[in-house]
Amino acid sequence: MSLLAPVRRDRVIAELPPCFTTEAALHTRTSFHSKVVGMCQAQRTGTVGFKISKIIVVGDLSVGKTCLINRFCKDSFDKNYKATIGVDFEMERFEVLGVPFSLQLWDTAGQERFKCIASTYYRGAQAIILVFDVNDASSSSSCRQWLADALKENDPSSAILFLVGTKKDLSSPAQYRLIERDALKLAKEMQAEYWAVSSLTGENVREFFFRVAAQTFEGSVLAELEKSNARRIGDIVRITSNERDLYLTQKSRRAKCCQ
Ligand SMILES: Nc1nc2c(ncn2[C@@H]2O[C@H](COP(=O)(O)OP(=O)(O)OP(=O)(O)O)[C@@H](O)[C@H]2O)c(=O)[nH]1
Ligand SMILES: [Mg+2]
Repeated sequence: MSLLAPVRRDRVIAELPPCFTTEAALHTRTSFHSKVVGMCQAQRTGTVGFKISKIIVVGDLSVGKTCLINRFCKDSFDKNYKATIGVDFEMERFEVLGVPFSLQLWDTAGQERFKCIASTYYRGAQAIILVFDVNDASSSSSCRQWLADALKENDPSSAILFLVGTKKDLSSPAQYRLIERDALKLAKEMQAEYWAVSSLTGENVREFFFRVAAQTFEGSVLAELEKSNARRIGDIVRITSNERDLYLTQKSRRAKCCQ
């Protein structure tokens, strides 16, 4: 019996939310992993329904991290900039394939002086969201360093990565096409899934967070399957997948791109 409040009807995920572009995506499947669907149908997802999945949001100051989280969690937008001090976090509850699933969104401060605080919060993140302003090219190159800092605290193959360009409403289509070309290159180098959003208009914000919830849910269920197989067989069973799912068990080559 769940002690938590019921999940809002507009936070129910029954189909795999699509990626933003297949050019830089964690995988190109159009449905949930068959093993994940099987486990949910058999109600064998173990502790996943009680887990809180930690998502850390990093990026230079004023790129739009807080506005992105507030647009999704509170459906609000504040044009007056208030720098985040240290770290804040929001909880968001979903129901994925009938299983309750919670995201804990850690909103870190971009200011240099808070970097040391942010690093203590990276540990155990299931997803790292690297944020840049599509109108400020330097903020996207900073994402390499933000990723390197985050990977110091995390096993490179355990966290899935998203590279998110914000403030899309401020760039003209021609400007945005140029920025997107470089951002896609960076996303592929990092093995991150690329998204472009606007917290002011709300463009792609809900779709993005539904994708984050679905992908971290899949990762949790597959990890649960691996643990139960290991318990049963007494050996570490690797879930092999016949399609190139970048974030499944494969040891990531990701660490190299940040050296
Ligand atoms: N036009 C537009 N402005 C935005 C958008 N997102 C954020 N902003 C503006 O950018 C300012 C900074 O956004 P924040 O979300 O506070 O930035 P941050 O990354 O959290 O900054 P730190 O907390 O200092 O790291 C906000 O005051 C907004 O005015 C957007 O999508 N479109
Ligand atoms: Mg902030």
